[in-house]
Amino acid sequence: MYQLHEYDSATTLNNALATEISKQLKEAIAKQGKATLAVSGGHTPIALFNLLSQATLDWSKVYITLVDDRWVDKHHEASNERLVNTHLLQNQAQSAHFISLKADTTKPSEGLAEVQARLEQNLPMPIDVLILGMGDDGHTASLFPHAKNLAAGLDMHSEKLVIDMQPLTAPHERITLTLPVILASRHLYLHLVGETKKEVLHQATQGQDINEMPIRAVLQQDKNPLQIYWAK
Ligand SMILES: O=C(O)[C@H](O)[C@@H](O)[C@H](O)[C@H](O)COP(=O)(O)O
Repeated sequence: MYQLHEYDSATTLNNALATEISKQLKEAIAKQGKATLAVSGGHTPIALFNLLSQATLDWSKVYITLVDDRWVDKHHEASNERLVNTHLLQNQAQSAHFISLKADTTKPSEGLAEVQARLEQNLPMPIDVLILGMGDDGHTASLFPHAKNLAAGLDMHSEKLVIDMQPLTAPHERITLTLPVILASRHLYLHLVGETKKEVLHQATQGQDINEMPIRAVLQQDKNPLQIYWAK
């Protein structure tokens, strides 16, 4: 279940998406006194982060986490936490609370219990707004094609909030929110820029095999309408 919103430029898309997200965060704060936002890493969200960080809302009531992170040092150039620190937790959004998906262990599998406990204690659930990206191999979050732990990450009966993942198609071990956590979010977005992403999306909608393209798990489900924002 999904709806496709198409834009002529990334700038127009980012303005529309930032406006929509800040409206939903404000609504959540008005209703619940707080709001939760989960964001992806990679290149696509950088301009959106810069815009969102300037939105006028009570960021001290917003709890931000990542959909996934690479198991590298927080200062490593591949760290999604570093990306969020640099581009989102700035300007107005400086007062938001950030809940990290990293622990000080060599492998993500060794840090899962600590991260799970941290999320349970600090992250208001369900997540109000969750923004996914998509890789050219059809991964989303860090749910990677044919990865050993993919089935565990997709298990809708699992009570795990996070799971470790070793991609076969990308560098770095990862930690990722599981599919049940992603689909429990109140507003679910897929943020895509460029013709290649459009082709990958088309390919994903043409087949059924989730192991081959895990983004299909989000496209095929009927629990939560996915809003796809795409620009040329
Ligand atoms: O850490 C990550 O790799 C992401 O969270 C991942 O799921 C990302 O959204 C896609 O790989 C798209 O990345 P780009 O925006 O760089 O194409």
